[in-house]
Amino acid sequence: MDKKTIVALDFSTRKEVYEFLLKFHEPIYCKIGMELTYSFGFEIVREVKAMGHHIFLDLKLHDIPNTVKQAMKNLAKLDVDIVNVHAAGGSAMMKAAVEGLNEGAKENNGKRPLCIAVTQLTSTSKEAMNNELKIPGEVQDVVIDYAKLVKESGLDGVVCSVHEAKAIHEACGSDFLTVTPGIRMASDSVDDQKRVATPAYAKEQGCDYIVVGRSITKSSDPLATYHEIENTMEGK
Ligand SMILES: O=c1ccn([C@@H]2O[C@H](COP(=O)(O)O)[C@@H](O)[C@H]2O)c(=O)[nH]1
Repeated sequence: MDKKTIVALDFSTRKEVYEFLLKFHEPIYCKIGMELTYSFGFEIVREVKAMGHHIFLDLKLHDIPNTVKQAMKNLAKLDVDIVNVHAAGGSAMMKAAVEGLNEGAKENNGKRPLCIAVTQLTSTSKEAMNNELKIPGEVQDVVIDYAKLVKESGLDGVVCSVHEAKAIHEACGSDFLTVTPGIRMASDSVDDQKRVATPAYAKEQGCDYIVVGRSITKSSDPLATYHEIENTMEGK
């Protein structure tokens, strides 16, 4: 997919999803997360896929390796484009995730979704990471260490904030995907996010994809805001 903006479809009703997607006259990259999946099951994934859109299925798996492997085997059959896990599950869990995807893909069309891992949530501050999660150090150093583990475990990239993307590409290579939520226009409220940045800064830092939810979905003109952001990411 040549689009760089992944729109987070964090809606509570099917009606909102369809009213939103009908504004677009071309395929976009959508993120379907826990809110929609836990309400409507995988049916909503199949429906959005059938409309021609690309899908990042953001379920952030984090469990023992065997459970994650079997779950990924099933997710591989949905024909989505990206799935993810939490890097905090460790290398055995991440390797099991990829094994499950490969096995599921073999029973499907042979093509597995990309698998990426969340390093530290963009809603996590240094203070919370140090004092609540008991992970010492700077967020950037911890995220880079996690990214190296994710790469060694055979995954395709990470979810990180814009602020870590450049250093991750330097440490893990330019082919290693950086998918960055926590995107806000300069005038937007940051809401529950902590490590935020604008689309222009994400472009400057070389992020492969940005994930944008409320800045687009709650905009007075979602289509115009999407195009403004995507044009920035495409350097237009
Ligand atoms: O570290 C992470 C991982 C995932 N997300 C998800 O991205 C969107 C962001 O929505 P906004 O409205 O743009 O804040 C949301 O679906 C999160 O679950 C993240 O924000 N940070």
